[in-house]
Amino acid sequence: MKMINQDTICAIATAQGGAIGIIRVSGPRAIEITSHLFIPVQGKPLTERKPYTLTFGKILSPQGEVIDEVLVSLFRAPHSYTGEDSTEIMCHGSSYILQQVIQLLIQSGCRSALPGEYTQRAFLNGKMDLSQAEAVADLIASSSAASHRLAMSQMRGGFSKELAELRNRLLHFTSLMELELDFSDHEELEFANRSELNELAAHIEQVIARLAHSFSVGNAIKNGIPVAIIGETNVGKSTLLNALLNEEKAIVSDIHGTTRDVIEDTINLQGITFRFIDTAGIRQTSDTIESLGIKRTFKKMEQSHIILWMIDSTDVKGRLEELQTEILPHCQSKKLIILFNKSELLLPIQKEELATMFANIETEKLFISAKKRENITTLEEKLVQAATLPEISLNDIIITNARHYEALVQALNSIHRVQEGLQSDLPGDLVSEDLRQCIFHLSDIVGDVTNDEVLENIFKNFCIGK
Ligand SMILES: Nc1nc2c(c(=O)[nH]1)N(C=O)[C@@H](CNc1ccc(C(=O)N[C@@H](CCC(=O)O)C(=O)O)cc1)CN2
Ligand SMILES: Nc1nc2c(ncn2[C@@H]2O[C@H](COP(=O)(O)OP(=O)(O)OP(=O)(O)O)[C@@H](O)[C@H]2O)c(=O)[nH]1
Ligand SMILES: [K+]
Ligand SMILES: [Mg+2]
Repeated sequence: MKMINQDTICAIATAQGGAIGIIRVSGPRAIEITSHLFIPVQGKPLTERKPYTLTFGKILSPQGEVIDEVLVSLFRAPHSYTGEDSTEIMCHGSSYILQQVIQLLIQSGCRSALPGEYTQRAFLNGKMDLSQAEAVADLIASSSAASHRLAMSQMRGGFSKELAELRNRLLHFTSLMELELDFSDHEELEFANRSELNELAAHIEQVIARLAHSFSVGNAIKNGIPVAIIGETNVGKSTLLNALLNEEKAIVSDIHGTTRDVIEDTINLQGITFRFIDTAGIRQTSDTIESLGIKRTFKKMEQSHIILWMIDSTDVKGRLEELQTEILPHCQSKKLIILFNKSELLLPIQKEELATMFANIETEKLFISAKKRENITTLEEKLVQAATLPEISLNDIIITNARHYEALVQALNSIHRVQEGLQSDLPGDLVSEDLRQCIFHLSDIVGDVTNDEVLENIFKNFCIGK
């Protein structure tokens, strides 16, 4: 086993306030350094003990003062979480004690671990691939049965197995291509004909496409069901966001074009997480920043499962046309709810007129007042009804990670180029190049081809001690 990291690292692995606090030590000198401050109550020193044992003893300061009575567990490389020699010191859960022990470890030659460094070492030492390491962070963050299930399956290598299979298929494909290149003057040879390659490419395309598409569901489970709040400027989108979140998250004003960038936050309704997305109001504008915001509005609309299209009930001229030409075409396979806002300003007869005007549009409609918080509870109920996520079973591979999604989209583009190349009888070596690209992007997911910068980005979001 290659040992890339020579430093021995330490960190508190437990949250503050518990009865017990655990310090993790990992690296080539982990056992020796721990043994330096730890005296077993009886028997051999730690350095001479067997792995997977627990030893009771005390932590002593250099002055001989007892800092704590502790249990120490012992792991020997490669049989530990990181694949390195490791110990865990289980102290009484006082942050004073834990800090003291950390300081003693540092004085004896450890350094403080960076966020995610244990898991990063587990990855570098071949204990898991990158998609499994990323799932560890998801597992810690998981807050529902569904997100827990997805993270657990990914951590246990479900996705890795699927990718390995895909790569095997691609390698099979390349070898067929190469055979075809080698025997290009023998057209009667059957094993590498174009139709066989076409079939294989179609199959691979299908698998990659399925995985990439699963991100829509995976992302909704992990980050909340995306709900975009869309409409012209000043209809009250930001007011509604604040009402739903119960917080002054977005700036509200009577100035048109107040919201220029996308604002998002989540709430939980009856156990379902929704991610509300307040967008820049749609209008014709010559302001470049604002028009960038409006572009993002349409992009967010694409990515959302539920669209709340909002109008100002006191200003409905042209809205029906807008709905039919600009909104409905973007709402296929999405749930649309039409919100007539500022409805507290309408007389009952005006409400009836408005309802009649939109009577032919077959979607959910609701009169609300975002400002007076009228009918917000009814809206929440409608949201819960609209929130359908497919039941996922243990064997479903579902992408929850944006990095994996990007890589799959790239892989999908490559395989599409392969298919086009086959169709237009491109020379085999050119098609092979696209195949190699496809393999490259899939390798990116499991971390076979990854560079330091990518790793740093992934692990910096972990907690310290993980
Ligand atoms: N105290 C403690 N609890 C913990 C962890 C830990 O590091 N320490 N974990 C950390 O996240 C998780 C458990 N994960 C672990 C994964 C592998 C090994 C390990 O020793 N693996 C060896 C031996 C496996 C075997 O017996 O077959 C190996 O991979 O060779 C330990 C913990 C959750 N609970
Ligand atoms: N009477 C009434 N006024 C409202 C209601 N909801 C919002 N407003 C007012 O409408 C104005 C615009 O509200 P915003 O929430 O900023 O509207 P917006 O759609 O986010 O606007 P942009 O970000 O500019 O696109 C503010 O003055 C709000 O107080 C409502 O239900 N009734
Ligand atoms: K506004
Ligand atoms: Mg706004």
